[in-house]
Amino acid sequence: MTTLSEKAAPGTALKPALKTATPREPIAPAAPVLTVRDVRISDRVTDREIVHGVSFELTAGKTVGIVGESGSGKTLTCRATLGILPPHFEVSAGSIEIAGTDIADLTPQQWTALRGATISAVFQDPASYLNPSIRVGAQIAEVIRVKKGVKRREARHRAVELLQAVQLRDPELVYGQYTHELSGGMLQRVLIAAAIAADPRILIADEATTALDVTVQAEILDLLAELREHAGLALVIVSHDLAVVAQLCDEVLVMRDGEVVEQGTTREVLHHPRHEYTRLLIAEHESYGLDRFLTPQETS
Ligand SMILES: Nc1ncnc2c1ncn2[C@@H]1O[C@H](COP(=O)(O)OP(=O)(O)OP(=O)(O)O)[C@@H](O)[C@H]1O
Repeated sequence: MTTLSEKAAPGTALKPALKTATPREPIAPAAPVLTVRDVRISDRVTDREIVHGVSFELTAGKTVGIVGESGSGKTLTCRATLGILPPHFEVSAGSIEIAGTDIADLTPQQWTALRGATISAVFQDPASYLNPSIRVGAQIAEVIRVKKGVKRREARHRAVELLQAVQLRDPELVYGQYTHELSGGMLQRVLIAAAIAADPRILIADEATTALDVTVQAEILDLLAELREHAGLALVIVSHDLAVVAQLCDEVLVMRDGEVVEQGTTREVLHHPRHEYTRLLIAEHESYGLDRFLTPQETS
C-alpha cells in the first residue's frame, strides 16, 4: 500500500539538491562513462565460467537494461562492475572501464574513492543496506560528510534536500526516523538518496523495485527517470521484468545461463525479438500487459 509520504510531493524536483552538488571535471558528452567489454566471470574454486561475455557501453543520461531469469548472471555482472564480486569469483577475461579508467588497475583506496562518487548502486531489500539503529538521515549525511568532505551541519542540510529530491514528504521528519518506521517504498527512496548523495555518474539499480507493489514500483521508476533527466545519470537497470526495461531503457541485454542471447535497442528487442528465449519472455509478460509501458513511438 502506498503511504501518503511515499507519494510525490508537489514541486519537489531534484534541482535543490543538485544546486549544491560540487562541480566536477566535465567529460565529453558522448564519451562513455561505463564500458564493459566481453566480460567473463569465473568461479575460481570450481574453475567454472559463469558469465560468458557481456559487452555494453553507457553514456551520460542513457540507460541500459539487463533482463533474464534468476541465476542468469545479471547480479554478478553488476557486482563485477562495482568491484564487489563474491570472494571466489573473478573477472577472468574482458575489461571494465569507469569514466575512462580500467578497474583492473584500481587500488582499494581508489575503489573507495570511486564508489559513491562515480559509480553507485541500489539493490533489492533496502533495509539490509541501512543500519537499523541509526536514523536514516544521519546515514545519508555521513555519506555526504565523508565523500564530499563537508562539515556536519552542511551534510545534514544536504541530506534533507536529498530526501526531498527523492520525493519523500516531510523530509525533516524522515531524516530523524529509523528503518523500522518506514515502508519498503520509503526505504528504497532513502537508499536512492544515499546512492546519489555523492553525485555519481553511474547508478546501478539491481532489482531495485522488485519487492515493491506496482504503484510504488512505478513511482520509483519515475524517480530514476527524473534523476537521469536532471542529473544526467547513466543508469544500469537490472530486472527480470521486461515491463521495467520497456519503460526506462534505451538498450537491453537479454541474459540466459550466463550468456547474452540478444542485445539491441529496447525497441528492436521488444518488437522484433530474434531469439526464442526473448520471445518467450515477451509472451510471459504480455499476459500482464507489457504494452502499457511502451510509448506510442515504440508501439508503432
Ligand atoms: N555468492 C555466490 N556464491 C556462489 N554462487 C553464486 C554466488 N552469487 C551468484 N552465484 C551463482 O552465479 C550464477 C549467476 O548468479 P547471479 O546472481 O548473477 O544471477 P541473477 O541473474 O542476478 O539472478 P537473480 O535474479 O536471482 O539475482 C548463479 O548460478 C548463482 O547461483
